[in-house]
Amino acid sequence: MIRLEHVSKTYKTLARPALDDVSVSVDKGEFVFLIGPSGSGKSTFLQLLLREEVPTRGRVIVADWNVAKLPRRRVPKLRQRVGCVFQDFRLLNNKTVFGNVAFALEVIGKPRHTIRKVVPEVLQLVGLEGKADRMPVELSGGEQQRVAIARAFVNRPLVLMCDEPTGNLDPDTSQDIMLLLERINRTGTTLVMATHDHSIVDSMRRRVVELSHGQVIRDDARGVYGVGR
Ligand SMILES: Nc1ncnc2c1ncn2[C@@H]1O[C@H](COP(=O)(O)OP(=O)(O)OP(=O)(O)O)[C@@H](O)[C@H]1O
Repeated sequence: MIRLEHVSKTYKTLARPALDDVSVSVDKGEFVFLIGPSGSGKSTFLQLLLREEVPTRGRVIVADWNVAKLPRRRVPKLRQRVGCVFQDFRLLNNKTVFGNVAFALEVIGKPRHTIRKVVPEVLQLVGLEGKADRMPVELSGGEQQRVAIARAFVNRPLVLMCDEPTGNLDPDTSQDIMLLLERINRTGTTLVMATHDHSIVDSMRRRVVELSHGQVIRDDARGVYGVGR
């Protein structure tokens, strides 16, 4: 589903590459934690999957797309198939919960009757039934993240990439969000999650890819956060 082949990414302002000869392959339906210290290249890795950045060297394959070679007009199609969730939720604060999720369908031209059917379904899936008419500011952090997950999932993406999705949440709320992400993963959605949260990684025992200075230094099938630390 995802393949990085000898990928390097250099930014002009950086002396060393943000990613340095990274090769990683993720199968359909896998759940992968991407860990490593601040600045190790996790966000850059995720940005390459979305074509927010292009590699300096190497190839990035998502589904059947060679992402860097994708013509600009096809990028929106890629982004329908790769959902994303961020630490800071990134909701539209002038729209209701329903409006935020519906927006992801409106921009790709889905008809109104489909939106009216699909949005309540996905709000129920994420545990926000009854909150459709709330504004984001009226929600807790955990609820806001559920809206963001609903918005990312409403198009049934092949891949859901999450950049520190629990970074602004307390431990109990983080656990609830992880249960939701597991549920989404069980529907067959491939999940890649960058995190600094030791306890989540240690409790879930999923695949762990560790980056350090832009290189993969560990890839464990059922890993924990720190080995020997
Ligand atoms: N657009 C950019 N321009 C220049 N340098 C960048 C850019 N984006 C990232 N970098 C640099 O690339 C390196 C890797 O950054 P990246 O954000 O991928 O790390 P990270 O592991 O996600 O860190 P964090 O955990 O703090 O989010 C860092 O040195 C960062 O300063």
